[in-house]
Amino acid sequence: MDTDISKENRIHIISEGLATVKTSGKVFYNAVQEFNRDLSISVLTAFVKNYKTGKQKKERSPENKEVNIVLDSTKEINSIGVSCDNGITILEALSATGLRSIRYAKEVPGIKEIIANDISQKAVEDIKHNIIDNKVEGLVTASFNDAIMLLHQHKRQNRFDAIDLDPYGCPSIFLDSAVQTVKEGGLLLVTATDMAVLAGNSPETCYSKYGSISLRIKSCHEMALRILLQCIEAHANRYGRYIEPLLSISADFYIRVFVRVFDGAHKCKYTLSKLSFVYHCTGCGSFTLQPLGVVKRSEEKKNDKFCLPTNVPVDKKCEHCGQAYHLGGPIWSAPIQDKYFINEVLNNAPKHLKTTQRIHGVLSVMLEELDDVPLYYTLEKLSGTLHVETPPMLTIRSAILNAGYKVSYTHCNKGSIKTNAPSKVIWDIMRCWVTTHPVSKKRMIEGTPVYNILSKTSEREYSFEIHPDANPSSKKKGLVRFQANPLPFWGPGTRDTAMVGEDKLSKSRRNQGKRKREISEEDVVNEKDNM
Ligand SMILES: C[S@@+](CC[C@H](N)C(=O)[O-])C[C@H]1O[C@@H](n2cnc3c(N)ncnc32)[C@H](O)[C@@H]1O
Ligand SMILES: [Zn+2]
Repeated sequence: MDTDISKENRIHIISEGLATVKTSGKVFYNAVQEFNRDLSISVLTAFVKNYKTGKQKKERSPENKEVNIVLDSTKEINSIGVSCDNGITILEALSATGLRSIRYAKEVPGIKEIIANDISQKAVEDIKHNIIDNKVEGLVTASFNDAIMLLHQHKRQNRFDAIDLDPYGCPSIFLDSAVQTVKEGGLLLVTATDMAVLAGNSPETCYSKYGSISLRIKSCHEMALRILLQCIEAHANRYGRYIEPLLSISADFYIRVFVRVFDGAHKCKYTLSKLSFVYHCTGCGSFTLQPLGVVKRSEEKKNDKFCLPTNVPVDKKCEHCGQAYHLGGPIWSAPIQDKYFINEVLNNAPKHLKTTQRIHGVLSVMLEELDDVPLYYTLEKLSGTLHVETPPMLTIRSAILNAGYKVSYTHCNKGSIKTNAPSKVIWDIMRCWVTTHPVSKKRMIEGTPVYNILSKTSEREYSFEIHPDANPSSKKKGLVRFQANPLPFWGPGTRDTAMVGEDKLSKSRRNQGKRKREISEEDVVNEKDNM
C-alpha cells in the first residue's frame, strides 16, 4: 500500500487493488480493511457469475437440501470497467472515499452501475474526484444522501442487485431499509465492527441494537455472526422475505456477512426453526442450544407443521460443573456458510489481490467447518477450567474422532473445537486426559467447576491415538489459515479517527525515523497450532 502525504495540501494518496484515491484525511479510510475489500471483490465476482450467467441459482429447500434452479441464460458478463447492460447494480450506501466502489468498478466483471453514497459532504467531494481520477465515470455515480433515505427511495423501483453496508460500528439501523431495497435473490454485504457489544461485553446494548442477547462465551466470534444473521432475517421476515447466508466471516476486529434475500412469506414460517437460544454455563463454558421452533416435516412440504419445543434442554444447574446458566440469543442456528458458493469464490477469485493468500486460507478452513454444529469449544477454556496441562489439539481431535464423532476447526478461532459430540463426551475425554496429567491438589476446592467435574468419573475409556483425519487438509497444505498478531493501530476506527492504520503508521515512521513493517501479506503468517 502506498500512502503519501503532500505537505502543502495534506492530501493523502491511497493505492489499493487497481484503484488510487485521494482524500483530505477527514474522510474515513482504514488500511487494515483491505482484506475486507479484497474478499468482497472475490465474493461479488462469484456472485455475478452465478446470479447472472444463468449457470445456477442454488436454493435450499426447508429440509436444507440443495435445489439447483437454472436462471435465464444471458449474454457475456465478463467485461470489467465498462457498464454491462445485463450486469448487476450495486449500492455502496456508506462509501467514505469511494475506494470500495471504485475497486468494484475496476476489479469485478459484469457490473452495470454502482452508486457510491455518503452523508458527509466532504466524503462526496472526494468520491466525485476519485471517480474522475480513476476513469470510472461510466460505472460509478456519487450520491450525497442519508443512506436510509436513499434506500427507501429505491425500494419500489430500481432496486439493487447488491447493497454494501460498511458502517462505523453497528449496521442495524440500515438493515430495515436494505432488506426491502435488494432485488429478489440479491446480495447484502454487511460489516459490523462493534465487536465488544456482539461478543458479550454489553448484552443489554446488543439486545437493543440487534434484538439478541450476546454472551461472554469462548465462541463469541461465531455467536456474533449468528446474532447479525438473525437480525437481518428478522428485518427481512417483516416484509415476507428471508435470507440465505452465502459466506460469514469473523476477521481482525469485525465481522462481515454475505447473504442473499428472497421473497417468500411461507418460507418465513421456517425462521423459528433456524433460530436458537443459547444456555451457557458460567462455570465450565458448556453450551446447549434451544431451538425456538420445530418443524414436523411431511411428505408434501405444504403440510409441514410448525410447533414449539416442549422441553427445557438443561437443568437448573450445569450437569457437569454445578454452576448456573446464562441465557443468550436468539442466534441464527442454521448453516452460516454455503460450501458450494465458497468453492465458487475460491475458483473465481481474482489473482491480483494483495490478500489472495489469506482469502485462500480462510475460505479453505470455512469449507472444513461442520455445517450443522453451531458454536464451538476452545482448547484453552477446556484445560483452563480443569487447571490441567493443555493437551495437543491433534490429541483431542483424535479422541473425538476415535469415539465416532465429527470435529472441525472454525475460521473464527485457531484453538477451536467444533464437534457434534455432546458436552458430556468432551468432559469425559478431558477426565481421561487428567488421569495421565493430574491436576494439582491445591485446585481441588469443593464446589468449584474443576472439583465438580473431576468428582465424576468418565463413563468410558477414550483413545488418544492419533486419528488419520485429525489433521485437516488446510493445515497439511500449510495454508495461511489464521491471522497473526495485530499490527500497530489495528482497529475499526471511528468518526474521529478518519485515517486509520497506514496514515498513522506513516506518521509514526516519520517521527521515529525508523521503518516499521509494511502491512502486507507477510503479516498474515501461518499459525502455530498447539500440536
Ligand atoms: C466506515 S466508513 C465507510 C468505509 C468504506 N466503505 C470503505 O471501505 O473504505 C463509514 C461511512 O459512513 C458514512 N455515514 C455514516 N452515517 C451515514 C448515513 N446515515 N448515510 C450515509 N452515510 C453515512 C460516514 O460519513 C463514513 O464515511
Ligand atoms: Zn458447567
